[in-house]
Parts: sequence; structure tokens; C-alpha cells
Amino acid sequence: MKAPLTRDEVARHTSEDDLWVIVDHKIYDLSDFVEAHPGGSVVLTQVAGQDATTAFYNLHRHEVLQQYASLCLGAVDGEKSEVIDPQPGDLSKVPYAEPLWLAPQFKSPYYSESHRKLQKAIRVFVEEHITPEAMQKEKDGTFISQELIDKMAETNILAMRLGPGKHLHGRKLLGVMDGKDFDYFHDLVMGQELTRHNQRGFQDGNMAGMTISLTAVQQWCNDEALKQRITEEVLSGKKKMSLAVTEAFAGSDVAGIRTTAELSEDGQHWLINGTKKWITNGMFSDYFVTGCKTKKGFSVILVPRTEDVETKLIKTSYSTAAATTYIEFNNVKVPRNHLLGEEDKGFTVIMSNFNHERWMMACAVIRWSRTVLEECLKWSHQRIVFGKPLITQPVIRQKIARMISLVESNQAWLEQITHQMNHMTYHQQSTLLSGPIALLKTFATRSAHEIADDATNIFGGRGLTQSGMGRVVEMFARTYKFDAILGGAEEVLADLGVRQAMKYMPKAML
Ligand code: HEM
Repeated sequence: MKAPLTRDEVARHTSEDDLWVIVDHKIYDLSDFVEAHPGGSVVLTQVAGQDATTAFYNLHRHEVLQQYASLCLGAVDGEKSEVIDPQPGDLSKVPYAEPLWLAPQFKSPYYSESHRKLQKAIRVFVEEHITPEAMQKEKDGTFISQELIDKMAETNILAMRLGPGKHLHGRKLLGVMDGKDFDYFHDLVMGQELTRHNQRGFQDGNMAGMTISLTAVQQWCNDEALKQRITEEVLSGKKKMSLAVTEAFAGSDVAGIRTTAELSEDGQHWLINGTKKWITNGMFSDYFVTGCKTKKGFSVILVPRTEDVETKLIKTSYSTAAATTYIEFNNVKVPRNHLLGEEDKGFTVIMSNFNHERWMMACAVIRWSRTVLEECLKWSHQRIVFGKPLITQPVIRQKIARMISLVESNQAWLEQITHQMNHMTYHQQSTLLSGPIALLKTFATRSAHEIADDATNIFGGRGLTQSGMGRVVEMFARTYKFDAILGGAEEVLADLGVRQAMKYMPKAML
């Protein structure tokens, strides 16, 4: 019979080729791992035969133990593990790590049982199917796999990403709800949960282009058969698409773009010439919703990839998994019915399309900020400095207080705007909510700026390191600017928000 795994037994395994330690009441046989340990062998021999729980959590993320579970011999006789081992779909027990509506003790007027069911289902999906691929792609910079796209098409995740609408009717969403019941709070849940793999480049690589361009086809395509075909191709994952507005010549100042669209002599085709820059997912797109200069203004045209479309990868500060692209249109011939909205009236198309994009970006960056807050709460309880946990330092508590206030106020404003979206038509949203959404996104990314700064200081060197304890904070601090710039830069959006308010000021003297 095997000897019971007691602490005395552990204390007998203290040599480099026979080395056991205890972490969280479990015994690990590190004999074959000592040489491979990324932290070196010396530190392990120093704790051989001992309880190394405090030392371990001072230096490692809990997930390390899950990755190396095969080294575990079992629990110490009569003892029970104290650390929470998260299972797919679990809610975090860390205060403020989940939005209040998910904390059992709190109530919210906005969410019902179907939001909870969807939240649970998408969290499991993200943890099981998206996170492993996201981590790999963020590192190697390659694009999303067709296998994952197919899974997201089958479960209707792709379709949900366009927001509520007729395209969801008749679809079963992640097996838990009917598409016709999907509202903007379900949309918010999806937008927030889909960031939880914490890989910012991959987050955009995961069909972000589709979410901001197929919406324009849905709302503005004048040819019903064309609209149905494109929607079917893209939502089934067979074809990919992106929004091609920004150029080297013009970013937020859309009026300055130089790509031209001219009608052919027989009037049957558009001929597109020009370039586009920083186009998310462009490398693997089959269609480009493209902003063009036309005779008397600006128009939006759906351009299919042909041999006259050239795409080159741009390296940015997040992973090339996002497929950020430079595009050249060289006399590309596009059928006339591919015009979206009216000729020369493309501003209306682009501006109303921007609302959902900016709102989605706010959902995502607010959720990311919350994850960083959770990381800071965990780390400051776990990290021992000057002989005490970091959280015992008042200066750290001040930083965390500010983070909590920013995250919670952003989420509350987001939910209030989402509630309005649920009660407005697309047209009402365009006129009444473009200002509030622009201001919300600006406030969310300014908050992210402060949160990234404080979180990096809390994590110290680890906040600057791409692996290990601080990897989530390092990624956030390096990439939150994508949310501050894409979809409209902070300054432009802040200005838009105030100009919208000016429009509605009473004419009379006040
Ligand atoms: C089950 C036991 C252990 C496993 C599986 C393990 C695994 C790892 C891994 C994967 C890393 C790379 C960094 C990361 O991903 O977090 C690492 C780093 C490190 N480990 Fe361990 N480790 C164990 C126990 C220990 C113990 C008991 C100590 C110290 C007493 C220790 C000290 C270190 C140090 C100093 C680093 C470098 C950390 C840094 O650069 O911040 N390890 N370990």
C-alpha cells in the first residue's frame, strides 16, 4: 500500500533529483521539472520539501498550476485546497471583477434570465474555443482559423455581432435563446464577454471588420438580392469583409479622402482608384465597404476583392493577428448596384454606421478595464512587499479606489445608453445617440488611460513583461490606444459630442 501523502513525507524529498513541494495543500513532484523551470533550479531547491504556497503565489499566476497539473501527486493527507480553481463559465469571486448585474447580491432593472443564459453560454465558448487560439495567434501573428470561424457561424455568434435585427429571426443563439428576442443588452453581453481572452490584436482579428461593415450593407444596400447573398455568405463564415474608410491622407476627417469612384462610360460599373490604410481584417477580406469620392461628394461602395485589389500587412503595436492592412485599388470594376445608400450622400451611411461600432468599442474597453482592475486586486493581495501584502499600502488602495470608480461609472453610463437604444429606431439612435455614444467612448478610453497607467505601476516590472503575472496589464497598457483612436479619435469624438448638444440648444436667449 502507498504511504499517505503527509507533510513529513514531503519533507523527505529535498534533493534536486527527488524534489517535492507543497502549494495550496497539494503536493508537486518537481524532480523532472527542476531543470526546465523558467525561474531556474536554485529557487526550487531552496524550498524543497517545504510548503512553498506564499513564494509560489508571489511569483506566478494560478493558471500555471493548471498548466502543470500533471506534476501534482495529490492533496496533503487530511487537507483541502483553498485557492479557487476556476472552471469554464465560472463567475469571478473577486469584488468588482464582474459587472454588478452578475453579482448575486445586486439587482439590475436591465437584465433578464435570457441575458444570464447567454452570458454563461458565451463565457464557456470563449474559454473553451476562443482563448486557446487567441493566445497562440496573438503570439505568432497569424490570422484566425477557418475552424473557429465555422464554429462561430454554426452557433450564430457571427450573426449576433451585428446587433439585434431581422437577420437573427429564426436563428437559435448559442443554443440558449431565439434570435427574435435578442436586444441591445444581449449585444452588450456579447461585446463584453468576447474580450475576455485578453488578446487585443486577436480581438480585432476575430471578425471585427465584419461587425462594422456588414451592418452598412444591412442598412443601406439598395438591391435586396445582393444584400441577402452577401449577408448569407458572411454570416455563414464563407466570406470575410472589412470597412475601408481611413487613408494615409484622411482619418477622422473623412471629407479628406482621395479614393475615387467614377461611373464607366456605359454607366454600368464604378471604377475605383486609390488607397486605404489601417484596414482591420483587410488581408483576409473578400469584400470592402469602401468610402469614395464621387462627382459631388462622398459615397460608400461595396467593393469585392479582384486581382486589381492589392493588400499588404501593416505592423502595429498589437499583433498582426488583427490583419491590419494597406490596400491599393487599381481601377477596380464594381457593378453599379454595389452603391450603399445614395450617390454623394455617403456621410449619412458612415455616420450612422459609426454609432454601433463606437458603442461596441465602449462595451469592450470598459470590460477590459474591469479585467485589469481584477488583476490589480488579485496581485495586490498576493504580492508581498516589505513583508506585507501590497494592498496594505494606502497608496495602492487609492489607485484601486479610482479604478473601481472609473469602471463602475463607465458601465452604468453604458447601460443607460443601451437602454435608450432598446427603445429607439435606427434613425432615432443616429440623431439622438451619436453625441452620447461619442462621449461615452471618449470617457471610457480616457479612463482606460488612467487605469493602464496605475495598473502598470502596481505591477512594476511585471507590468512591462509580456509573459507571467503581469501579461494582461502589459497587453492593456500597450494596446488600449487602439480603442482611443479606431472608430474616431478621442478629440474628434469629444467635439462631436458637444456639437450634437449645440444642435439641440434652444434658439431663445436663456
Ligand atoms: C508547481 C511548482 C511550480 C511550477 C509549475 C512553476 C512554473 C513556473 C513557470 C511556468 C514560470 C514562468 C513564468 C510564469 O508563467 O508565471 C515560472 C517562473 C518562476 N518561478 Fe516557478 N514554478 C513552480 C514553483 C516555484 C517556486 C516554489 C518558486 C520559488 C520559491 C518559483 C520561482 C520562480 C521564479 C523566481 C520565476 C521567475 C518569475 C519572474 O520572472 O517573475 N517557482 N515558474
